[in-house]
Order: sequence, then C-alpha cells, then structure tokens
Amino acid sequence: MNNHPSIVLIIGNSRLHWALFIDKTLYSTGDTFHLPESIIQQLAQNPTLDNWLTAISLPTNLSIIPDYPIPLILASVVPSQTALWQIYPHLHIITLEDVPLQGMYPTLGIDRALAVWGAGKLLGFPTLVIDAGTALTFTGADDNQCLVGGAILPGLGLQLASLGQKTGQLPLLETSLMTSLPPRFAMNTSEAIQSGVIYTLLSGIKDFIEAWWQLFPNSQIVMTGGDSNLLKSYLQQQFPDIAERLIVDNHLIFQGVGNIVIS
Ligand SMILES: Nc1ncnc2c1ncn2[C@@H]1O[C@H](COP(=O)(O)OP(=O)(O)OP(=O)(O)O)[C@@H](O)[C@H]1O
Ligand SMILES: CC(C)(CO)[C@@H](O)C(=O)NCCC(=O)O
Ligand SMILES: [K+]
Repeated sequence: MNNHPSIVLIIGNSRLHWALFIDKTLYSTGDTFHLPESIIQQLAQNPTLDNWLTAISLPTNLSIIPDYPIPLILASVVPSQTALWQIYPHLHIITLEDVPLQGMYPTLGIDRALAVWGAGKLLGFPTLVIDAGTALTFTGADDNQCLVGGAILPGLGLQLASLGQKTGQLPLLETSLMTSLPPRFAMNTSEAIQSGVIYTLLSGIKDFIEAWWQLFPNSQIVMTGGDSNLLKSYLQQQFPDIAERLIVDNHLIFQGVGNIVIS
C-alpha cells in the first residue's frame, strides 16, 4: 500500500479526537465537539477525503486528494456516539480484541488499552499511562506486555464542574483560566476551590507514580489527555523531580491505533 489515507476517530466523553493517517504515518490531528447527526449522514453518503477535511477541518497540504471512499477507524468509550457512526460505509470499530495487550478485563476502556499499548510500543514496557481527560485514569502494563491494572477518578474539569453544578454557592471554574498554582491556604472562593482540587490531585498523582515505581523502578510514565499540559506544568512547580521523569504525549492513543489496526 502507498498513499492510502484513513481517518481515525477516538470518541471520548467530552470531545472527539481525530487523526488523518497516510498509510501507517500519523499525518495530522485535531479535536472537535461531538458532531451533529446531519454531518455524520453527509459523510456517510459522500465519504471522500475532501468532505472529511471540510467537516472536521483537519490541516493538510496533500498535493493529490483522492476521491475514493475513506475508511473510518473508530474507538469509542461512548456507546451512544458509536451508534451514530454505524451508517458509515467503510467503518472499522476497534475493540479490545484488536489490542495485543495481555490480561485485559472485559470492561476495560478501549482508550486505556490503546494508550498503554501505544506507550509501551513507543517507549518500551513496563509503562504507566496517566490520561488526564474527562476522567483521569492510570493504566499500567508490565515487561510481558500484560495489563497490571489502574485506577479511575474524576478529571480536573469534572471535579470543578461537579462543585459548580452540585452546590448552591460555588462558581463554575474553567481549567482554561488556570495557569499558576493557587495559594495553598486561600482567602477567596475561587482560589480555595483551585487549591483543594489541584493540590489533592497533584499529591494523588505523585502517590500513584511512586507506588508504580516501587513495582517497576525504571518504568517510563507518560501523560496524555486534554489536561496533560496543565497538570505537567503544575507538577513541575510542585514536584519537579517527578515532573522531570514524566513524558507528555498527546497522540498516545493514535500511536496505539497506528501500531495495530492500519495495515
Ligand atoms: N479546547 C478544549 N475544549 C475542551 N476541553 C479542553 C480543551 N483543552 C483542554 N481541555 C481539557 O480537556 C479535558 C478533557 O480531556 P479530553 O478532551 O482528553 O477528554 P475526552 O477524551 O473527551 O474524555 P475521556 O477521554 O476522559 O473520555 C477537560 O478537563 C478540559 O479541561
Ligand atoms: C474511564 C474512561 C471513561 C476514560 O475515558 C473509559 O476508559 C471507560 O469508560 N472505561 C471503562 C471502565 C474501565 O476502564 O475499567
Ligand atoms: K458513563
């Protein structure tokens, strides 16, 4: 095969993550919100690269845009969203069976399986992935490319949203407005929320990393997901020794997909 494009779509709980592959090479990436059904129908009826590039605004400077139907490779942790794409004519849905990782449990999220597989293939096993998305997850695999397990907690945005939405007096804070660490003992509501959420999250992350290094002292640790850059910068300020050994890779899941599904 040469010069064959495919579109990869990872459906997360807040956003869609897109990649254009040319053969096995990751060519460009982007994020969108969940798409309206009308757009999905248009793409299903006219699945050319030109249409795709318009619909999801992926950057390209390809000299030749082929006009045959483009395969869509989809991995989703949102079943209702997966259902909308069933009408696409050249659809491959990635399941746990596609991932060569050993020892997976049946309800493991496909995003976690792909990310830890991608991290291991890219940087070596053992590996621990921290995915700072809607949910924040830890997912580890050992030298035998076998799942060790992990943990799931509400991500940064979700922690802030739950305080904003489930209380009478607390404002809804947005991660996009956060930059530097708040004072630990805060004297206003906004900083008090930030302090509580951020310092407990950072110590929790540190504790999981240290527990992992007890098991696998030389393991790589990779962080990915929408909040990874923000969390890495907080960790650099709060726990520089840990941050120094942490790799941020926002394309980890796509590395995993490219590695196993695209032939
Ligand atoms: N432009 C953006 N729009 C929305 N969220 C963003 C953006 N940039 C960063 N984020 C952060 O990304 C987080 C969500 O991460 P991400 O987009 O990786 O989640 P997801 O893939 O939809 O969810 P998950 O993978 O956990 O199901 C939010 O907490 C938010 O703070
Ligand atoms: C934890 C999330 C929401 C993270 O995106 C996803 O991986 C998921 O729905 N997982 C299923 C449960 C599990 O991984 O054990
Ligand atoms: K759910």
